[in-house]
Amino acid sequence: MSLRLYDTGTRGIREFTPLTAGHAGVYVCGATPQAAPHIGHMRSGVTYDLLFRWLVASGYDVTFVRNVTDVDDKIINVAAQTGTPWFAVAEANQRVFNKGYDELGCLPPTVEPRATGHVPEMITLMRRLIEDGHAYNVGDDVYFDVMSWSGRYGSLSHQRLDSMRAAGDSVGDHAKHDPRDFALWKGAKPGEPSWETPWGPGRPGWHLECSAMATKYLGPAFDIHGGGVDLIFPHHENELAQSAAAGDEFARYWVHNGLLTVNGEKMSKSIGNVVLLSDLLDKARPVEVRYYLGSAHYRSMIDYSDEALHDAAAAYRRIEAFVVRAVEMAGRVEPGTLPQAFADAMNDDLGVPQALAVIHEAVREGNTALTAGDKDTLVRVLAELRAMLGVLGIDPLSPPWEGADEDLSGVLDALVSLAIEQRQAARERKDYAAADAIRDRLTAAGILIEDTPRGPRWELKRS
Ligand SMILES: Nc1ncnc2c1ncn2[C@@H]1O[C@H](COP(=O)(O)OP(=O)(O)OP(=O)(O)O)[C@@H](O)[C@H]1O
Ligand SMILES: [Zn+2]
Repeated sequence: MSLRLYDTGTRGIREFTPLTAGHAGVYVCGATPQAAPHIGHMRSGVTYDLLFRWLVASGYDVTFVRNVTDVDDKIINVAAQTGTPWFAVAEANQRVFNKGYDELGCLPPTVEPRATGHVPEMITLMRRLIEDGHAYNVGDDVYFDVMSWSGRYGSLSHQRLDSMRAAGDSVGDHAKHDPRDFALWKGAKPGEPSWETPWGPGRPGWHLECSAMATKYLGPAFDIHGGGVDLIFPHHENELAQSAAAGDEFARYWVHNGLLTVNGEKMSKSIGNVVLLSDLLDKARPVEVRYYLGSAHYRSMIDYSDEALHDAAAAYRRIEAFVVRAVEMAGRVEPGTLPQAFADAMNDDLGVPQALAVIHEAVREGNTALTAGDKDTLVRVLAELRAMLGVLGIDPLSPPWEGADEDLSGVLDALVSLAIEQRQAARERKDYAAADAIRDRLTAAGILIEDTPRGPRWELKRS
């Protein structure tokens, strides 16, 4: 079986046939870095990392593009509230997003384009749309003309044009030809960032950015466009309308992840129900958080709960405990070939729950082999298991997890205590030169010794 994906555009499972054999181009709508990431954002990060890894494991040469919307109303509002430049807000939060993706073992995308770096491409796209009668400017604002595309507008979100709500753009709504028209470009306002265009200064609309960046890195037609289901309308509908109206085929498969919710409601900064990634990392190790966020099917909803996190962490630890014991008995075994049942599960619209069932079955078989001292079976199971865990980015013996928990503080304590005991012994035999030499060597290494009534104490000098 080869990969089949659920495509929002056709509302069905479709065989994945790439535009170019052996290559897959994927564009995912990434962060609007107005604040530190919550775990809903990280669910998106893990979901598309799983898709990326599975495409690579299936032999594709993958170009994976995940953008950053680094200029936006929300960022400008935070900047105004905090008295920080808008670009500093975006930069600081983007760093935290990337740290979060790294902490959860998400592979870096091939390219991570920022909207502000692609204004010329956006101007070109707007020019094409205006020339073809699909967009118009009113003063410094530029709008997409939905009625000029009325036959196809709504095809992605499966809505009829006459039942659609108006796009709620913040600027110049009164000037639009039709309430459903949406802003491609927003004319400059005092104090806001702006860029020059033939239609006057302003800043990009969110939808235009993604069309411009996707086609810049993947071409006018590309394989897969992803994002959360919250983006199907209006964001992706509008991306598709702009690009298709300009004559680009654009995405051939639309993949959408389900939301991470709290009591059934989307986890979102604007709703205020967020759990930050940093909060979760106080409760579980990064690999356990990754397991938690990635173990449900990507299209299902995950309603956040501490119990579910706890259960996921326990499930991962069962796998990890087996791997550790297997290596103790059989030695280190390199990843082998993937079991067919695992590949079939992943090919079936990234069926991670079924793929994990294959993994847990392998752990059961491996534990039986451990008990029986059956080394041959153990070696085979460990090799298959490592291959499967590697595809899901959770192999305890691979980076970034191998050695991640190593805490060297106990080793350090033992070594410093040994040196202190030798210093004490030197003092007792009145060899003060030797005692001072030990102390000086420790000081030079940044270890301070304090003689207290209860004996010497040590601490690291923080410079
Ligand atoms: N709660 C969530 N569950 C799953 N995916 C999410 C969630 N929130 C955002 N995403 C996805 O993360 C990516 C980046 O989202 P974006 O920065 O636009 O967040 P947002 O929807 O504005 O949320 P917030 O208002 O909390 O910042 C998008 O693909 C989006 O669909
Ligand atoms: Zn987008």
